[in-house]
Amino acid sequence: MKRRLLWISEHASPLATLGGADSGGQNVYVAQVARHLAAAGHEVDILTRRDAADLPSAVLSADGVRVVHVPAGPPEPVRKEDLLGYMGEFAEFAIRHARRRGGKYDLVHANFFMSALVACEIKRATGVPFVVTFHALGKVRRVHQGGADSFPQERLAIEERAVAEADRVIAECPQDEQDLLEHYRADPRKVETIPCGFDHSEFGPIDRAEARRRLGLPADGPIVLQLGRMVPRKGVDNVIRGLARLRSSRGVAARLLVVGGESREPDPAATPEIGRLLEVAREEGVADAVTFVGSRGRRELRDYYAAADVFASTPWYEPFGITPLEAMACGTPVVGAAVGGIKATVVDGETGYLVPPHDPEALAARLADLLGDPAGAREFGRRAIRHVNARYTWRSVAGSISDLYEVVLGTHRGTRAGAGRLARSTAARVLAHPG
Ligand SMILES: CC(=O)N[C@H]1[C@@H](O[C@@H]2[C@H](O)[C@H](OP(=O)(O)O)[C@@H](O)[C@H](O)[C@H]2O)O[C@H](CO)[C@@H](O)[C@@H]1O
Ligand SMILES: O=c1ccn([C@@H]2O[C@H](COP(=O)(O)OP(=O)(O)O)[C@@H](O)[C@H]2O)c(=O)[nH]1
Repeated sequence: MKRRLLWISEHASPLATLGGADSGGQNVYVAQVARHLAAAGHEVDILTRRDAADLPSAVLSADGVRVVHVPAGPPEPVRKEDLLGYMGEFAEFAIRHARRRGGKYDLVHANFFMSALVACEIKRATGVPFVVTFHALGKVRRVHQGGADSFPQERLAIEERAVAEADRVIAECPQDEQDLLEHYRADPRKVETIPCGFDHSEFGPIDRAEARRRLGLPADGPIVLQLGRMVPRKGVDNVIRGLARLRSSRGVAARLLVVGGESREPDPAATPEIGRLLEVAREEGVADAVTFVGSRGRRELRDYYAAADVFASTPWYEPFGITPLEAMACGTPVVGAAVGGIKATVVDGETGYLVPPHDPEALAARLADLLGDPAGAREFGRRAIRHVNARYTWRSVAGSISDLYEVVLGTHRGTRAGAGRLARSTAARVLAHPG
């Protein structure tokens, strides 16, 4: 059944440039799931904060998704840690918007805790039910970041309220589900595990030599890739330290490419994390072997993933982690930290290897295993392609989310459809692990 959906993503616009501190997987998730829901015939409007004065009040994307820029706070970039104070204004706009449109929305889908707060207020004012994907949980962030976490303390109470008032909560991997149950006392009947995905129009296997040629990279010699937001919790320093050990103790003359940052140029002034990482590379004696590329657009990423022999991702924690999927979709094996979604998506010993976070020695050992056995690594890559294609496309993710909406709307009308949990979706099933 075609539904009218109101999506909210206060800080992460589907139209933003990615790779900076506040623009990453959530932006991709919102853009891709909304796009596939629209392609399936649903009407999707997305509310996101107006962060530039020259943005139009609404944009209809080529995919048929409408993005509405909500005036809440100054029309300029504001760190997400400083946005909560503007959420009252955002919620008032959202409620007026929902009412103005003749109460036309069937369901709200909130992304991140501040949007969840807005969804709670919309539900209170209009009765429209909501589903929430948190993308990141405040209590988990606190455990890993301690004093460096500058979100207001109220975040935790807002998340607890949202977990209690939401009609369904989407966990992105078994670890995320466990965190919701243990730290937020979520009702297990309300939590559904649906992963993230990748899109065939963006990612797939291409010839490595071709990709290297297009990027101006040497045809020979091992390349390790790191790609993502440039923030300390992504553990890029650990990858640099792993590279140093790979080169010194194991004699593998690999290069590391680091893609991501606030701008296309790898500018430490715009992206302080790049400055810190440069210092780490110097201390480790590998400054000449590390290339900071800067952020890259969606159409350019396939070449980077395909040019690399191995993709490395060793964050401290990861609610899902889309980049390992993208790498595997391009046939590049992954060495990833055994945390969060990565430990569910990377099959240890088959599509890559899992290593402890904060452990450059373990990372170096696994990089050496893959780089020392090119034929074996190619087989890992082939298995990776099959693995992710069978389980993690945005199309199938959007299908599972759409099924979940029907359960909610069934519950809402008191029909049998919503009496229990969603029949285990393809997505949830596959997270239980590869066959
Ligand atoms: C580290 C993390 O939480 N990554 C998730 C998440 O991504 C971003 C996260 O929510 C950021 O918050 P934080 O600073 O606490 O890390 C937000 O600023 C970003 O907008 C999110 O993109 O969501 C991704 C998609 O669900 C997930 O794959 C990733 O693991
Ligand atoms: O220069 C960049 C760096 C990152 N990304 C994208 O940002 C997303 C990051 O998502 P992930 O879940 O890995 O991490 P998050 O940033 O959400 O913590 C992935 O789709 C990347 O391809 C991008 O498009 N360009």
